[in-house]
Amino acid sequence: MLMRAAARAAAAGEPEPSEKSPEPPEKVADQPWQHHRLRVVWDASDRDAAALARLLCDEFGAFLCFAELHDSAAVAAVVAENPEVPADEVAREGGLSAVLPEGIFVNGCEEHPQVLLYELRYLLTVAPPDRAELARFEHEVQGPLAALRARHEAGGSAAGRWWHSEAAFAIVSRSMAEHKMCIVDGFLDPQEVCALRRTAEQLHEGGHLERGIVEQRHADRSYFGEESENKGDFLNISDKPRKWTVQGDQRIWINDSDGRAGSLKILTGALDEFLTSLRRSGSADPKVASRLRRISFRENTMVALYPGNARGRYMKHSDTGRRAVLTALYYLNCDWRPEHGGALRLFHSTPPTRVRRDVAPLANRLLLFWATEECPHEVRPACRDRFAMTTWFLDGRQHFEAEAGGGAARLANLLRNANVIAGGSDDEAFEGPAAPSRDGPPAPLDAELLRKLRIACRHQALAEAEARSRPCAHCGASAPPELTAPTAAERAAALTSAAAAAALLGVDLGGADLAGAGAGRLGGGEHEDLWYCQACWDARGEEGRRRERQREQHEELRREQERLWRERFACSP
Ligand SMILES: O=C(O)CCC(=O)C(=O)O
Ligand SMILES: [Fe+2]
Repeated sequence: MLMRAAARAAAAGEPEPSEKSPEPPEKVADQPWQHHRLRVVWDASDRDAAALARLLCDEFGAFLCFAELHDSAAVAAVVAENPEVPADEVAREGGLSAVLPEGIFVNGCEEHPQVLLYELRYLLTVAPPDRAELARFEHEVQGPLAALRARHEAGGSAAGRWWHSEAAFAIVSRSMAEHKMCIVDGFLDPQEVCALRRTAEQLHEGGHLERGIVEQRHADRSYFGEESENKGDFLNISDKPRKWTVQGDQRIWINDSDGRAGSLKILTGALDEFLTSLRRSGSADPKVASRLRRISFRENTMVALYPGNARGRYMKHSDTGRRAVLTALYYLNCDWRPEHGGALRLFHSTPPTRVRRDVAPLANRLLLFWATEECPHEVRPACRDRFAMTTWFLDGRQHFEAEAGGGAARLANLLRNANVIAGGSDDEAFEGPAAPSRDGPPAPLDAELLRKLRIACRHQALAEAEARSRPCAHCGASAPPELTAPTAAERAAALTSAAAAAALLGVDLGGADLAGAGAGRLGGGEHEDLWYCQACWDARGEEGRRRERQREQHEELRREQERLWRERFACSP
């Protein structure tokens, strides 16, 4: 029956829907994508392709325009509309392919429909940002920051950064508290932006950038299935131009002392100054300042390019898994206009389909957001080369806890690849006397690692002491006297020395008690500045396990939905 329907539909160029195509849903009625439908090229003589076409027409017809493979005029129109998409990839015998409005193609859908379904479900479910929230951000954050910058510039004061003021830190921290993100436009001086852009271009021209998807690829199960199986090449490992991929950037991780890093120190220096001053500022929101005090390290900077001709996007994700507190993005794209695309789209965490805002990657714009589940985000396809420099600010405690289990080698590796975040005065305050070493004076590299470790651990000790000086966040009990501020700091400092010495001597740290386990614990993520007594921590652990079970159930449900989809598709007559 379907074959007859397909044959009839082929004549009309469109698969015959089992019912009338749905109208565009109300909630996306004001979205631009309503006017830019995805093009689907399908072969009506192929059973699988025809069955999928009918299902797509039934469920997502409002977003789609169909061109049947044998309707040469319709196919020619799709090809003419997308001259940079390889025609032979889209118009294939026995297949069904789609071209997104941005000129990215998805093919082999008859066998692997997941990517196309992801895109269609995205259109169906993603809700635009809340206008009142956008206006509030403009009124309370962007407007006042612009006014501070203008006043600084009008004053002709060359000394210091315009944002280095209590007023600016109050605005930024309030934004981090209320909006979970902040935008600081005009972060550096105009000539500094040019120098940094040049650095990024030179890294690209020198062939130092690697495809993110290759560099980052691991065997985990992703939304689309096992990455190692890469069904339908959703990673675009084959590197076909304009083919859909999970992640379309090219990048390098680079230390600012690397000979190829050019002017990078301008950015890292300004970021360190910004962060250390913000978290010390008396005007900053206390919870935000306290979360920021957990930062011990800055990862090497990631310089990334999303090539315009590839139109690669980076699908929705959160920057969890790096044990980072904060993501800081600095953009380098002059004369960027809305039609160039490439926005960093921030989502709310609940509901996760609601867009928080789209942030254009404008030159000299600093974007900050929490590197936790609070801030899911994606990079929209760009049609011009889009450069950015990303810095992740790492939570020292989380890293020490994780690295301690892996022994000295991992700890040393962490210390080698991360930069300690401390202002000049912090450095002096935190260094203190050298840790004992049984093997005589440490080698020069080890001395540097030891210095980093000592500063970072002292930072942690102080942050923990601060958290423990408050009552348990759950039951309100006070921390036991032996864990109140001075004792905790001293105890952590002693552990620091032991851990540093162990690392230098190559001794496995085993379960080294860097975080004071057994005496209550500090929270994580948005609860980073909170302390929980042991009883509440254990109960919270149960809560965490419950959430983990729930997450697993959701994942199972998703797999089941996918299975049903395939079954329905495969079982069609
Ligand atoms: O370039 C951007 O705007 C964001 C990139 C990103 O989300 C990432 O690399 O994790
Ligand atoms: Fe990200």
